Amino acid sequence: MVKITVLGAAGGIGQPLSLLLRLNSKVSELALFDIVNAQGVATDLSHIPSTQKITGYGPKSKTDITQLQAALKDADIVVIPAGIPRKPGMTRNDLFKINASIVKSLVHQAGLICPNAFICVISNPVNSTVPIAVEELKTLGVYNPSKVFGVTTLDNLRLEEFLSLSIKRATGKTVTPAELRGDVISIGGHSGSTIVPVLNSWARNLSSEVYDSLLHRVQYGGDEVVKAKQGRGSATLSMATAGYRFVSHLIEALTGDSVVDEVAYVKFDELPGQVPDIVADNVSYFSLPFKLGKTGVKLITFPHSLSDKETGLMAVAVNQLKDEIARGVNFVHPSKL
Ligand SMILES: NC(=O)c1ccc[n+]([C@@H]2O[C@H](COP(=O)([O-])OP(=O)(O)OC[C@H]3O[C@@H](n4cnc5c(N)ncnc54)[C@H](O)[C@@H]3O)[C@@H](O)[C@H]2O)c1
Ligand SMILES: O=C(O)C[C@H](O)C(=O)O
Repeated sequence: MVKITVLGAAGGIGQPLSLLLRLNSKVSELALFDIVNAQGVATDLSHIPSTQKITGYGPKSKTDITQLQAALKDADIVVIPAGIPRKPGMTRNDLFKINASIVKSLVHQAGLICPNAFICVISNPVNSTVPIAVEELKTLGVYNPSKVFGVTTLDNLRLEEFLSLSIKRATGKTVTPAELRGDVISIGGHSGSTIVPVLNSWARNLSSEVYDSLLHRVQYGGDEVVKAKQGRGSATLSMATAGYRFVSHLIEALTGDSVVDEVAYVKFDELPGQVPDIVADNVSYFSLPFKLGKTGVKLITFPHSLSDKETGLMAVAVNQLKDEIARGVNFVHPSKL
């Protein structure tokens, strides 16, 4: 049985994600923390029949950390959707100023209170907030490369859905997103041109025009939602679905004997498995597919069949990621600037 702590649980992602976790019978305890209204959300969810223990926590004053620490006690998995979302016209990097401190302080407490927990960072900009989480855990001496993830599952959901639509448009054939799942993956980072969809043999079905519009939609799917919500936030329901897909696989890996396939943004240089030189020579973080077991990432399983176009996209991604990773690392170690 598993204890999960959601930090930022009263937000647009936090609430539906907590609902989905409330419905998972393998979660024995769900602790919800937010600076506002986590107790209200927990009370609401507690009326859904379950054997699960559910608790809500919020700070009693601006400097109170006891409630956060209580929420984190004995957590096996910590999920972090805390922080501000984008408004139209903003990039994810514009969120750094506020979200960097939020992620650093939350991960600091997680490192102190539940150092063996899996840490799943949703807060943007993921390309930089994950390096912040890693560096913070390193300063505490509790960093485990197999257990820290940037959640990029939404890029994979988008790829599966939009590719299914593109194949229909190009060929008239129906291939469901479920059939594409696992066969196509999104690697790289989680923003614009750092997102690299890997289409495997499905690319053959698409004209260059259809491919280009698919690529744009996967890379800029987040902007599409931000624009459509007209200043009322970014993707929340699709993100909660994506976050739940990732976290439920972690739960499966933790509670069963099976090894699960997943994709996330990880610091790969201390993990088993190989990545191409163009990635390994330039960055140490990348969203990659891997085998997941009880102790976290067991093996990176980089796809062998990248097209020339995808290899080119990877070079672009790596270049942009370099700066975004450095920004996260420098935030925790300003003296290295
Ligand atoms: N990784 C992804 O694919 C992905 C997808 C969508 C959104 N996001 C990001 O997720 C984050 C949250 O998005 P949202 O739509 O849920 O935003 P939101 O504003 O609706 O919710 C964020 C919640 O975090 C809480 N919060 C703020 N500071 C906190 C702190 N120090 N401790 C605990 N809680 C705190 C807020 O009170 C709020 O309830 C944003 O940064 C957004 O960009 C990431
Ligand atoms: O676009 C955003 O700001 C939110 C999220 O990263 C997304 O991809 O939808």
